[in-house]
Amino acid sequence: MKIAIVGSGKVGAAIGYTAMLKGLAHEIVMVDAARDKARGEALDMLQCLSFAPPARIRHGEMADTAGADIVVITAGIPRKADEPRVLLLSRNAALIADLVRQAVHYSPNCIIFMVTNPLDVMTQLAYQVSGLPVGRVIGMGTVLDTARYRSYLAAAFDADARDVDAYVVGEHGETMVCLTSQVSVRGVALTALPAYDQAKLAAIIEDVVRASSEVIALKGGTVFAPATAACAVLEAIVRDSRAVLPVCTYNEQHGVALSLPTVVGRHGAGPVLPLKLSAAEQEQLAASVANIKKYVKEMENLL
Ligand SMILES: NC(=O)c1ccc[n+]([C@@H]2O[C@H](COP(=O)([O-])OP(=O)(O)OC[C@H]3O[C@@H](n4cnc5c(N)ncnc54)[C@H](O)[C@@H]3O)[C@@H](O)[C@H]2O)c1
Repeated sequence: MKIAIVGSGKVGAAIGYTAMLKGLAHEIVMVDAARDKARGEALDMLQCLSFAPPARIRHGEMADTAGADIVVITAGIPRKADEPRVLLLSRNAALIADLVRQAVHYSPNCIIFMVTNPLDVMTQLAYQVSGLPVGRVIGMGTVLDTARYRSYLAAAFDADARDVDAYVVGEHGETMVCLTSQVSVRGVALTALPAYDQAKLAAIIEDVVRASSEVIALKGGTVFAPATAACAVLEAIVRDSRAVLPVCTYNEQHGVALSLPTVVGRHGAGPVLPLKLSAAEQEQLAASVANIKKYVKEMENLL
C-alpha cells in the first residue's frame, strides 16, 4: 500500500505520522509546495523507524506519488478561528483542481482522500475533475465531527466514547446535523441513561459545531483529531474493514457531495446506508444540502 500525502502542513504531517505508527502503508510519500517542509517531515518520520512498523518514508514532487493507492489531499490555506470554512473556497479551488488532475495522472487507479476545506465542495470538485468512479473520491466529511460528538457525549453522560453510536451528517461546516433521534450507547438509547439530560445534549451539539473554531483559537489549528479521524478512514480502506463511516461522497440523489453513513473498504466508499431521520432532522439535512449547493455554485463561478 502506497500512500501519498499532498500538503505536509500541520494536518498532512500528523496524518503521515499516525499512518506510519499504525503501519498502514509500506510507502509514505510527503509532498508540499514548500519542498523543505515535506523533506523535514519525511526525515522526522524516517527517524522513528527503529520503533515503528517497517515502511519506506520519503518526500518528493507530484511525480513521486506515481502508483499511489491512496492520495491524501491536505494542501491548502487553513482558516482562522473567526472565518467560516467556505471562505477558503476562492483560496483553494484552483489549487485543488490542479492537484487532483496531477494525482490521477500519476496514479490513475488511486483513491483520492480529500481533507482540504471547504470539504464538501472540494470533494465535489475532486470528483468532477478526477474522472474517477464516485466511490474512489472520498472526503473526510463529518467523520471528525462525529468523533467529536461521540467524545463529548461520552464525557457528558459517563460512557466510553467507543461505545457511543451517534452520527453527524450533512455539511462539514456550520450546517452540520448532529442526529439526536438515534443516539445510543451499546444499543441502549441515550435517553435511558441515568445521566441523560436534554439541556446537556443541546449544549453538546452547540459545542460540536464550534469545536474546530475553539481549538483553532486556542492552539492555532486542529491537528490530532483530524489526523486520527483521517487515519480511521485510511485504515478502513487499507484493511478492507467495511467500517461504516460518515465520509463525504458525491450523492446522485441529493445532487451534491455530502456526508452520510457509508461503507468504507478497499474498493473505496459505498454503499451509502439509509438512515431513519425524524421530521426535524430531515429538514435540517435539507438545509445543509441547500447550503453546500450554494457553495458549489459559487465555486463553479470561480473556476
Ligand atoms: N476536513 C477536515 O475535517 C479538516 C480538519 C482540519 C483541517 N482541514 C483543512 O486541511 C487543510 C490543511 O490544514 P493545515 O492546518 O495542515 O494547514 P497548513 O497551512 O499547516 O498546511 C497546508 C500545507 O499545504 C501546502 N500547500 C499549499 N499549496 C500547495 C500545493 N499547491 N501543493 C502542495 N502543497 C501545498 C502549504 O505549503 C502547507 O504546508 C486546510 O484546508 C484545513 O482547513 C480539514
